Amino acid sequence: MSEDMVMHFSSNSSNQSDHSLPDKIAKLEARLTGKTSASAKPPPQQQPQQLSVWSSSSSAAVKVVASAPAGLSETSISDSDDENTGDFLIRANTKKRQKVQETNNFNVVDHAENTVYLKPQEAAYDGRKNEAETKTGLDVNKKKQGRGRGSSTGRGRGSKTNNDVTKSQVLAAPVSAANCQLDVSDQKDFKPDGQLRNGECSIQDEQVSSLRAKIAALEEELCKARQDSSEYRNLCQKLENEVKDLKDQEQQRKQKTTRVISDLLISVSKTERQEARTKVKHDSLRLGSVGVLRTGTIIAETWEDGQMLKDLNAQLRQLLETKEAIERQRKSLKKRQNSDKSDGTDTEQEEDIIPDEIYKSRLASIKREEEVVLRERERYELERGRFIREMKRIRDEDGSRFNNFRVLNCRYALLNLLGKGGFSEVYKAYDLVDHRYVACKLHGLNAQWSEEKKQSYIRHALREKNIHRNLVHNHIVRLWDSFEIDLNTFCTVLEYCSGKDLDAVLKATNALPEKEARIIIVQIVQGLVYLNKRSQKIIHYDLKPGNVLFDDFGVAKVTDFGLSKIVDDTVDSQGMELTSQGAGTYWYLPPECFELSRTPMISSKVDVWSVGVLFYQMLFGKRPFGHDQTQERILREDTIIKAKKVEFPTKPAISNEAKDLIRRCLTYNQADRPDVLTMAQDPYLSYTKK
Ligand SMILES: Nc1ncnc2c1ncn2[C@@H]1O[C@H](COP(=O)(O)OP(=O)(O)OP(=O)(O)O)[C@@H](O)[C@H]1O
Repeated sequence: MSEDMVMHFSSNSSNQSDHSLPDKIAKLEARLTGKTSASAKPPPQQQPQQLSVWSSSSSAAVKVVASAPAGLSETSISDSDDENTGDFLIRANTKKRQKVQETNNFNVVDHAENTVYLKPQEAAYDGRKNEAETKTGLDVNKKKQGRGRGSSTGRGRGSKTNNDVTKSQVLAAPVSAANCQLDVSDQKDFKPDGQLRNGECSIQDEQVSSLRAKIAALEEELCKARQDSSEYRNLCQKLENEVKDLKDQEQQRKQKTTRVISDLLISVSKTERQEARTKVKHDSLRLGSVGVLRTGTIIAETWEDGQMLKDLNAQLRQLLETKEAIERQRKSLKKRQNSDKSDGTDTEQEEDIIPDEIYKSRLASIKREEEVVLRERERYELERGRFIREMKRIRDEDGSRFNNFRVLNCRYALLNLLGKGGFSEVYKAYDLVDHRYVACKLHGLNAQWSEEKKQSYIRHALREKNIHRNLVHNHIVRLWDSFEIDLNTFCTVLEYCSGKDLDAVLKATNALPEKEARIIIVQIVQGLVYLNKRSQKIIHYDLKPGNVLFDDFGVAKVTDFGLSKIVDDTVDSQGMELTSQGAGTYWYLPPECFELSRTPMISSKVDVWSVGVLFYQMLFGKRPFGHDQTQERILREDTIIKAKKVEFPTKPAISNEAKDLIRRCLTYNQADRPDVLTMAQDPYLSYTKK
């Protein structure tokens, strides 16, 4: 700003001048030429003394302003420029010139040049410094006073604000510069005394008035800027308050929304629970119920068949009785025909043929009816399976300590129980942050367990979590989150799969058409390929129908990494040691897992075997080895160790390609069995073979 002002200093001297300025100039001219104007007052006596104080300063104008009493505005500065001021300025400059000529011209020039380019603050300080230097030898009190007035703090007189300080500083620099420049030009272009004074005076007046105008404009700008800034500050404050209010409102809205969503979900879940129980109650008449059988002190649960089965069995009995009666009739007819033949009275052949045809036709229709009833009974059995599963779920839900719609981790609103596994309960839940359904798997440690067993379970569960959380694939159930609930329970949050699991599907339909079974296997294999293409390969080790879930759209996803093994980089083609032998579901594990003579070596080929069993079960509605056997019997009878060759039922008919794939997967010898990546290249799985 100071540079700017200096630039304008010499060029802009006429605009916005003081109204009394022409008048003053006229007076000054009159005085300089000796014609004292009638209205002009003689200079006061003390002025020369004052001038002697200020004249040596290169910033006389600064003194005028800076020493103005605190609180004086621009108007006060103007007021101080009375009629005497012109005279005072002339004298001051004259004195100054004399002083400069007496002393070193170069000093002044240097000073002027330096001052011109100083910042306002520096200029103000410079002005004060020069003043102080010049005043050396003068009255100490005066010197102090001068400095006090010039000081930006304005402590001497009342409280001058910082703004005032700035004003003084802004004013100081250009004026100092102006004076200095004037001094320099004075020395360079020396002119006859009267002419010089006259010219100087008018130039200075013009400069002063121009400067004043500039100052006034600047102050006005400053004032406006201050006003603007305070308005902006107020506006900012207002906006900040508004933002805060909005945030608060948003927070409240969120809380309210969350509450409303939770309430709605809870009421829907309650209704679902109610409906589920009513349906079970209703169906139990038709499908059966669990009764209690007491034998001495032992109480055992027994299954009591429902009315539907009783009716179907009654129908079958009825049909059987009718069939037997007809058979009896037919027999007696035949007997009579034979005795007639032996008597030689076999004359009415036609009469005997017709009743026999009637009996035969009736028997055929009874057979059809029987088939219908048998199909009904099969349906009943599947329905009963679902019903028992649902009854068990309801019972588990009623017995669960998490059945009271808790919100876990301030985020997951537990709804209804989906099912209970060996050591865990899985709840359908709603994620109140990401707004989606999830499955919360609650892993509980049994208080009765030994410390060792608890530790082992925790290790196992943590391993599962660590393996699972990094898996991101369309055919692998996502693990979103995990956290501790209390000392004995923790939760893993899984992608919610709204469809049934494959176990439930197979229980409901027994066998699947090859087309459907094929696409499910393809998806499982894709998930396995992902596990085997990672830098850390993973063996799932527990592939079974219960661990294949379906989402809304029927996409199959592999879950449950509780028994999974991470394959070490150092593991060769022989595979890695199986350290947790005995775990897993035996129908789905290959022969090498039952090796007792040495520690089994396993690889991804374990999962390939399981894929073969799964595919077989989907196609034929039963497992290839030990289908009707219990886990314990499979172990006892070495069922899988003896599973050297797979046999296919004649029905349903399936393609040779499907059979070939199953045979390859169920290759007894581990070394000859393909691994996951090799199996995945089978043309049947990549749909390159129809
Ligand atoms: N992500 C999920 N989405 C929907 N349902 C699920 C999910 N995970 C598990 N379930 C259901 O919850 C029930 C219990 O599952 P869980 O995995 O605990 O038991 P499991 O596999 O039957 O037993 P275990 O793990 O002891 O072998 C099953 O019926 C399963 O279908």
